[in-house]
This record gives sequence, structure tokens and C-alpha cells, in this order.
Amino acid sequence: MSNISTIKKFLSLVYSHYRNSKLGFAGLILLSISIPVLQNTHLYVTEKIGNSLLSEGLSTIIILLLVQSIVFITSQVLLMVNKLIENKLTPQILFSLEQTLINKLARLKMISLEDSHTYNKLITVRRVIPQLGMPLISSIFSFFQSLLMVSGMIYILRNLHWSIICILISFSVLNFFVTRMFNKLQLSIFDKTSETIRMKEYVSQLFYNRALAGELKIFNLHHFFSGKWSNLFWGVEEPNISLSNKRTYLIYSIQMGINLVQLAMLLILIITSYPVISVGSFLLVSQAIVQFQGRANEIINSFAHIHQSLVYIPTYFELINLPEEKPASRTNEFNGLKHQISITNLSFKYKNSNEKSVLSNINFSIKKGEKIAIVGHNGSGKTTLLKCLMGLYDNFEGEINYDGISINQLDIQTFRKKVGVIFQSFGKYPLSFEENIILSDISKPHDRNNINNILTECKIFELSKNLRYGHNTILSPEFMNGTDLSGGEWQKIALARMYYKDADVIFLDEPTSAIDPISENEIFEKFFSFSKDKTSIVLTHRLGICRKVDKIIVMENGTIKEMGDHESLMNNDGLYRKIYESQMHWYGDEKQLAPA
Ligand SMILES: Nc1ncnc2c1ncn2[C@@H]1O[C@H](COP(=O)(O)OP(=O)(O)OP(=O)(O)O)[C@@H](O)[C@H]1O
Repeated sequence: MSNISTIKKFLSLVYSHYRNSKLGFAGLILLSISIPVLQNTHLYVTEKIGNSLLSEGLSTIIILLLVQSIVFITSQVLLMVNKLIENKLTPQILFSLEQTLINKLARLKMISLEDSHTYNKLITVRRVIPQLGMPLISSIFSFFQSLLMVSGMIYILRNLHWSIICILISFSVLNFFVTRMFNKLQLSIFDKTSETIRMKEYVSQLFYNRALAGELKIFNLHHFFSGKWSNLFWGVEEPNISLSNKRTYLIYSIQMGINLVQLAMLLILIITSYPVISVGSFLLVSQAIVQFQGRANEIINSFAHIHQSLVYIPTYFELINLPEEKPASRTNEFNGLKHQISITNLSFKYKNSNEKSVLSNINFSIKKGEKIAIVGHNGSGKTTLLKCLMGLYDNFEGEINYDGISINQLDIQTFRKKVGVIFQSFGKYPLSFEENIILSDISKPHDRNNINNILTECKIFELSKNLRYGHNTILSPEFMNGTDLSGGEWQKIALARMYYKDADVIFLDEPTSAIDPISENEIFEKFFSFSKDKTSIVLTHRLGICRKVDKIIVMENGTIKEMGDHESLMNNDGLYRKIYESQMHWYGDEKQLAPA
């Protein structure tokens, strides 16, 4: 895409959010024409005043002074209006650019959200986004405004020798190339350090993370991480400092050169024109020479900013154009499972996992209302399988069909409305106790009785009553009057959150890992009565629940190692029996164990 069309595309994106601010944009265009005209007029009147000092009467001089004041005040008023419009549009445009990005993130495919390239681009864009909105538009206006002024000044300087204009212009051209070179160097530093910047931000967040505060103290990690942070900090800053120093030396040297040349020109002007030159002409030409360079620098700076933005705008568009998870083919509404979920020859690999399949050739089916447990050692692929079944990854091989329809063709909105989940690392939001529960379906009308019933089912009704502000207590001690819950209490909140949603297919990824075995038993009894007609898939390392499910899937290295109910797997004398035997004392089940 050419630079012009990139800018056009970006401006039309910005403008599409501001159809109502037509007046503001029209005002900016009008102002960018009238301000330089007035400023050149001011210069012209200054010349007239200078020329009148010796030759004209007092009244003419007073009139000219009045005209000069009016021109000056009007241009100040216009500059003020210009600034007021910019003040109004700056946050609005920033808001719309950020909002577009946030909304895009919500629609991105899970696979993009787990890709480091996406995050590198995000960090770049989030850093420069404040420069891409109104500052870019201002630079475009300022570029044309300064061009207009410089043209006016060239007219004023027309009587000087052409070489003077050429020298002035050549300094500006030199400035332009220097700025361009530094922009390029800055960008390459930015590209090279974006991963380090992200790591630095991640490490610095560790110091503010309440959940890690204890671990950092006990393992005495503060020193280790602050050393790491310090290396990362200087790893990012050192190349910038060295570049900034080079830039400063060069820019100031050029500026000093310019000042010397300006001085030389004025001397030449005086020596060659004395005593013919009038005071007015001398004032005009000397001001024009100085202002010419100032304006030429503004042209360079605005151009440099436009040029720099042109480097980042494509990254913004790359993010905006990342594939979304809602292709047109997803038209089949899902109103709940009627018959079964069938998984045929399912294989999956992560983009960054060295071509190694995390799931290989998985085959099984789940009938409506069945309760399934998926067990297996760490890293055997359980969570990945769950994410595929929930439709979070669509780049798998094989088939996942809900009632015969491929999951990749189900309408996402209706499908997600019917799916409930508790992830291993579920959200612990700094919101009130009640908000933490109703988050799973915020569109549902508020029903206090329903919420209380759910709290009773999840054994947290008493807890909610004992909190300082009851249901309104903020579950985060970092905030005023906030409090925290234990790991097990948080898991009960997550269960309550899942119950609150009227889901039809339920996925639980280790929902009770932090709950004591007795409460776990009670919770599962309740869960099975709650989910009587629902289809549930539970991932767990604690096999107590497996005695109550219809089917157990035992996974190893991304494949299904065993499948069946508790009795048949115990008779198998395989992996399942081995894991179960190691845990059965938790469930008082020693007596039930028959020799294989
Ligand atoms: N986003 C990812 N990118 C690359 N590899 C991943 C990603 N997520 C998981 N893996 C890898 O896939 C394999 C299976 O992980 P998964 O989380 O599915 O296992 P699991 O059986 O749920 O483990 P656990 O019982 O510890 O939760 C692991 O080797 C893991 O390192």
C-alpha cells in the first residue's frame, strides 16, 4: 500500500467515527488556511510600519499599528479556536482508536491471543497510539500551514539573491534527511526491543502482584527479579540513550550552523544595501529569514511525524485485520445439545510447539446428559482437548460435531450462550462478591432468591452473610474496604458463577483442586443433581468424582490411553487403576478395591 493510501485509509477510519464532528474538521481546515495568511499579513504590516516611521505622518502610523494589532489579535483568537477544537477531538479520536482495538481483541481467534507476535504488535501500537490520532491530523494541517507560510516568505524574500533562498532551503533539506534517518533508527530499536519491553513490563508487574507477594518474600526473589528488571530496563533504554545523544549532537550542530548563516545573511544584507535599505524592509527581511527557518523546521517536523506514523499505521491495520473467529459460514444456531457430541480423528498442535502434536487421533462421543471425566498426568493434553471442544481453537484436524454439525459452523453467540466453564485459572475480578457470580450472564434479570439458592448449593451463603458489606463486599484487598477469600472459597465462587449461567454443556477444568475432599464430595453430589439434564465434562487429577460419572477418558501424551466407566477401568489394571489406588485413601475406598 502506498503512503498516501495508508494515510487516506487511516484518516477515513478516524473520520468514520466522527461523522458528527464534520463542523470540527471543517473548522480545522479553514483555520489551517487563515492562520498562515494572517501571520504573513502581520509580517507585511510590520514592513509598512517600519517604512512609515520616517516618511509618514503620525495618523498613518497609528492606523497601521491598529491594523497590526487587529491582525495579531485575530490570529491569536484563531490559534485559540484551533487549540480548543484539538482539545475536544484529541481524546475522542484516541478513544475511538483504542476502542476499535479493544473490540477487535474480543473478536480475535484464541490462537492469535496466544501468539507472541500479536503481543509484540500490541505493545508497539499501544505505545504509539496517542501519537496516531489528533497529533497526526495536526501534523498534516501544520505541514500545509507551514508550506503556505513559507511560500509567503519566499515571496517576501524574492528580492534577495537566489543563493540565500537556496542556502535556507538546503538547511531544511539536510534537517529532513537527518530526521528521517533518526526515525528509521528509532524504529529498528523499537522492533529489536519490543520483546524486551514486554518482558520488562511483565517482570515489573510481579512486584505489584498481590498473589505473588508471599512467594517473592519466602523465596527471597525480590533481589533476583529486581536484578532481572534492571537488566531489562537498561537493555531497553541504553540504545535509546545512545540514539538520543547522537540526535542531540547533530540537531544542535545544524541549528548552530543555521544561526551562523542567518547572521551572515543579515550582515551581507546590511553591507550591500546600506544606506539605501529602509528600516521596514530590513525588519521584514530579517524577520522573514528567521521565521523562514522556523517554519521550514515545522514542515520537516510535521513531515517526520507523518512519516513516523506511516511506519506504525500498518501495524495498527495488521492487528485490526487479524482473522476473527466469526466467519460467514458459522450460521447454525445452537440451542442446546439434542443427541451427542462426536469427536473423530481429532489432532491438534500449537503453532509454537515444534510441530509436535499435543492431541493425536482422538475418538470418542458424549451423549446428551452424560457426565464425562477426563484424567491423566500433567501435560497429557486434557485442557487443550477441552479448549477444542469449547470451540476456542478451530485449527484442529479431524472433526468435532455437535448433533452432527461441525463446531466450526456453529453460530458463536448462541453456542457460547449454552456453554458453561470453569477454567483452571478462572477470573478473580476486583468486583463485588455478587458481581463475581453474575458475571457469567450479565444480561439475566437480577433475581436475589436464585442467587441465594446458588450460594447455598455452593456452600458460600454463610460466607456472603459474614462479609463486612455482604454481597457488595469487593473481593480484592487492594481496594478500599475490599477483602480476599481462600483458594477453596474462590473455587466455590467460580462454581456459583458457572451455576448462575443457564448452560447446557458444562466444562470444568479442575474445579475442586483447592477444596478439601469432604467438601469436594458434597459439592460434586450437588453438582450432579444440578446438572442432571446437562452434559458435563470434568477434567480432574482427583479421581474421587470418577466413581459417579458415566465415562472416564484417560489421556497420556495427547492420546486416549483408556476409556470406560470406573468399574471396567479398575478391572483393566492400567494407568487409571494406578492413579486411583494412589488416591483412594482420600475417599475411604480401600475396602471396595478388588484385585485386578
Ligand atoms: N498455548 C500453548 N502453546 C504451546 N504449547 C502449549 C500451549 N498450551 C499448552 N501447551 C503444551 O501442550 C501440552 C498439553 O498441555 P495441556 O494444558 O493441554 O495439558 P493438561 O493435561 O491439561 O495438563 P495439566 O494437567 O497440567 O493441566 C503441554 O505439553 C503444554 O506444554
